[in-house]
Amino acid sequence: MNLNWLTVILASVLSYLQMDFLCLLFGHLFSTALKPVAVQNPFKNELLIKFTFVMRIYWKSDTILQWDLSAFRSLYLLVSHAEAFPRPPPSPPPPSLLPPIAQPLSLSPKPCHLNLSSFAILSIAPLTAYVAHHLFAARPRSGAMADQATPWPLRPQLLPFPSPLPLPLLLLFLLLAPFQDAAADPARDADVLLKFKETLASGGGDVALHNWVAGSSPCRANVTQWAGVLCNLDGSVRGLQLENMSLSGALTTDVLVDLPALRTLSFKNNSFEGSIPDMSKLRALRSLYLSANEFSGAIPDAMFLGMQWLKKVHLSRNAFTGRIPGSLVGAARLLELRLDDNQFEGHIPDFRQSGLWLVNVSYNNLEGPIPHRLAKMSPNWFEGNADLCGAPLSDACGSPSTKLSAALIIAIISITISLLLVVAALILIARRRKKEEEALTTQLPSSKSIKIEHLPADKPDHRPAHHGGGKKVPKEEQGKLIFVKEGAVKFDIQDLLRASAEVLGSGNFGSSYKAILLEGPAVVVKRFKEMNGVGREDFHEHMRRLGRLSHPNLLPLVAYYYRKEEKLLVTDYVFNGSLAHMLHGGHGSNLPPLDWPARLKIIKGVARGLAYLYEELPMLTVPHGHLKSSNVLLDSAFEPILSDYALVPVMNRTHASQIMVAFKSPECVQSGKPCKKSDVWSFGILMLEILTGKFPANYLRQGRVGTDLASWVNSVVREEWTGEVFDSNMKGTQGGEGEMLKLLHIALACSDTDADKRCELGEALAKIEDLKEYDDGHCLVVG
Ligand SMILES: Nc1ncnc2c1ncn2[C@@H]1O[C@H](COP(=O)(O)OP(=O)(O)OP(=O)(O)O)[C@@H](O)[C@H]1O
Repeated sequence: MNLNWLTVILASVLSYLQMDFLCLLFGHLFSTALKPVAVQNPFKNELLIKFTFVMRIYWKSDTILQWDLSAFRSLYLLVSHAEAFPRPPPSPPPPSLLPPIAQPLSLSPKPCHLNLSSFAILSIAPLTAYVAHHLFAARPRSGAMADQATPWPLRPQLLPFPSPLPLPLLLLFLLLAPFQDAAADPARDADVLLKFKETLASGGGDVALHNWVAGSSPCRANVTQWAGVLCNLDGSVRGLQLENMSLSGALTTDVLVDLPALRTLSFKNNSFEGSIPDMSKLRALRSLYLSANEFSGAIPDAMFLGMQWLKKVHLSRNAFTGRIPGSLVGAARLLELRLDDNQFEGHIPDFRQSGLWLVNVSYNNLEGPIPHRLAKMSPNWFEGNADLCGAPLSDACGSPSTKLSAALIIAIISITISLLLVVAALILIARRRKKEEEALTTQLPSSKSIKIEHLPADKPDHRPAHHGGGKKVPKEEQGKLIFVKEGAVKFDIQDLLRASAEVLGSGNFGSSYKAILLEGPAVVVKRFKEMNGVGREDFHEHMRRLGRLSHPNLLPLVAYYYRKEEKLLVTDYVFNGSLAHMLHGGHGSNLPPLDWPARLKIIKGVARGLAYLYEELPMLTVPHGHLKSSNVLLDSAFEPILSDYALVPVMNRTHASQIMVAFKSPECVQSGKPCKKSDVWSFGILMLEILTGKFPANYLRQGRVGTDLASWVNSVVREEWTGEVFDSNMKGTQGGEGEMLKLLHIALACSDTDADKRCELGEALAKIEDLKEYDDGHCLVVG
């Protein structure tokens, strides 16, 4: 009788009779003897589990199952073992290489193709037990007491009548089982491995795998013939263990798909680099070891999809990046996962495999909560990830709402701090600007006020109305110097502060100072404090209008600066200072006194400049408004240049009426307001000043007719003409006396107290233009 048959019968009988001890012994003997076979062939282990499950249903008794499983397990392993030898081994292996697991081979000295017959035998075991049960155990079941009286080891009460249902299941299972094992083919395996060796050739494979040669077999039964090859009992290649072989380069495992029995791949401790090889086709792989290499890059999320047999994945000490592949969650039999010392990031997938006992993800860049299933593992396996939280680590995870509110608080604090910083910066800028302005204005001496008679407060303002409507000053220009002269060299307030400054004098409006810019021309800055009665836009509009004026006898406005309380006007510096200085400077002036031709030239220039203002600013009652000798500057050629013109519209009304020359005209005394000829009057007085060399009291006092320059000249000329009326310092008069006298008469005509009788500017200009430096054939004797 075949051993298989004997085993089946014995196991069935023992199982049925509940002879626990014998059954245990029987099972134990077979289990121990065939354990290596079972270990090497996990599929058969799997089959065994199914088998016992069916048995469990069949017997419906845990107590029986315990012993019975041992028996049937042994039985099954025996059958499997016999099946593992499709043909005899080619030659006996060397005695020294024979592993102890070769021993059980003696249990089946003769190879047999068991397949159907073996499974037929196997199926007989439960069937035998079933029939036996049916025949013998049915009787005790008729009386419960009898069941209880049955002495040990016979305990039929534990053997309820089995349901017929498991039988078909069992048969089905047994029929399906044989198709699982593929036939071993060493020649094919050798071919595949040689192809694989070729892929490693450049990376040291030739040296390390030198005994992988064509014509030989990688396995002889379960004995390895080629370096690093793991073999099954049937001589098929079970795995590759190419560890510590100094292999390098990229690893490609595509060809290994043709090794049907391949279950293990280990390339630990080499120098493989690049991305992880595509393992997705090695569906039957149980163990994958790639630790301690130089693999890098992200692992595709679906890499392990369908690899349901995968039990061990070791990828430690590489440079893998990206997320932990989610397909590992689907590897239902996963036991060990080592990903430590990489650069994995993101969350740990929600591993739930019941057998998973090792998950080491230490020293990566992982974050978020550790899945509940891993909470009882060693905390060391999760250390080195700054943002991981939850058990087994001591850092508790905040709830999402807590995190949200924390993020919200951080955002609010950041925004508040940013706003505070912005506000602080704005305050600092404003303060700095104010300081600069203060610094600028303190560098300018305060204007010296000159007391003059006040106009009645109710006197109307005759300045032309300026309504807004001009284009608005852009915000960025506010608080800055605004340049109105075309082609002017640009600079800012800081440049002015840095420039070397010289006070030119203090006038009625404020002081003027000369600033020599570090890089640029010398400019004059005049400060006006009495210019705050006009709106910002009107002021800007007027300044823009002045900036558009251009005449050789006008001092162009270069730039201005607007502050509510104070304005700065910037003009070019005029080399020879003012006419007032030339006329009345006395010993302070290094220049010789102006001679007659120079004075005539100055008067002509002033007349032209004034006429230009009348033409360009017809809307102004007094286009100049403040014509006097200190506002007539002399350039290097002693050409007159008018300054401080057209400021009446932007001056404070009261101040203007007190200070400005046009407001000192006789008609202003009488009617309280200047007229179109008020500037002509100022011009007349200026001409008298130039001709006589006397400082007109008219500049100082208002309406004191009789004591002013015009009255004096008039009286002198009327009573007895004398040359004393002309400036005694004026040289070059010889031969020009007649022209001088003509000019004197023109001046008197312009300064007539009666505005109606007063000469028109155009008329005066025409007459003045006709004047020559020397008389035509006349020779006046100047006394
Ligand atoms: N652009 C300039 N170039 C050279 N000197 C100038 C310039 N502007 C003004 N000055 C001179 O600086 C001095 C002060 O002038 P400022 O205009 O401040 O006062 P003022 O003309 O004497 O009186 P007011 O304030 O009534 O006009 C004067 O001697 C004037 O001639």
